[in-house]
Amino acid sequence: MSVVTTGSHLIVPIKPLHLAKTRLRAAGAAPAAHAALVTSVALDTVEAARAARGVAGVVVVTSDARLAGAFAAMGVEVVPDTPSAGLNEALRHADALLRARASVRRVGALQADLPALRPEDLADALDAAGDDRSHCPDRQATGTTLLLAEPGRPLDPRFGIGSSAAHERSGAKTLHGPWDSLRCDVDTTDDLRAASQLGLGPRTRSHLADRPR
Ligand SMILES: Nc1nc2c(ncn2[C@@H]2O[C@H](COP(=O)(O)OP(=O)(O)OP(=O)(O)O)[C@@H](O)[C@H]2O)c(=O)[nH]1
Ligand SMILES: C=C(OP(=O)(O)O)C(=O)O
Repeated sequence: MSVVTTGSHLIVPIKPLHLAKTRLRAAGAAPAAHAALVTSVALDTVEAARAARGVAGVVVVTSDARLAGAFAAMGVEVVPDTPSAGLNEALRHADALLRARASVRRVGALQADLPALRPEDLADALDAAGDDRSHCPDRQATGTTLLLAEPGRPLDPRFGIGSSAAHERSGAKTLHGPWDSLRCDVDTTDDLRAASQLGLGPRTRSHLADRPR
């Protein structure tokens, strides 16, 4: 007999490292250094998410072999992307896979670029969501950092430009609260500065401290 968990299972999507976070790439940064930064940010995000009350599991969806290896070493399940699918298709694929499992009650999507994420902020947002379809806007209030389906329902992701408004139109309630670390996704160097002020996770902090100036 399988036991249905009470918490949410979160899907974290990540593009192949050589394509990821192009807006964050410092001018002249070596591809290896950029890949290491993106990896550190994603690992810090997932580690914080796994530690949050209300999170029953985290699954990464990616086609990148190096990322898959790094997450597997942390004991995180990795689902391979469907070929040339795009973000929302990758999420739908992982969502279908999770919802087919009897132990999964509720599915969500969490962005991979939240290096300041504090488990308490994510836990508080999950509490505020209750069982409603919900989303948390990013700090600019245009994008989405967290989307939660209703229990047993498809995720129906609408990520992309203006996704907060798109998620609201799809019936997702907007989560408002003092959870700055959950709202601080890092798309640009300004965002990374804002995340540094909140306090970075250990891998991102150490990566930036080691970077030659
Ligand atoms: N698995 C998977 N993840 C994706 C895909 N497209 C985007 N993502 C991830 O979804 C999140 C938001 O994606 P984007 O805003 O398109 O890209 P980004 O890497 O954050 O940044 P830019 O390159 O600057 O646009 C990031 O974590 C991406 O790595 C995809 O096709 N498959
Ligand atoms: C795709 C999204 O993320 P980003 O902030 O990386 O553009 C989004 O917020 O819908």
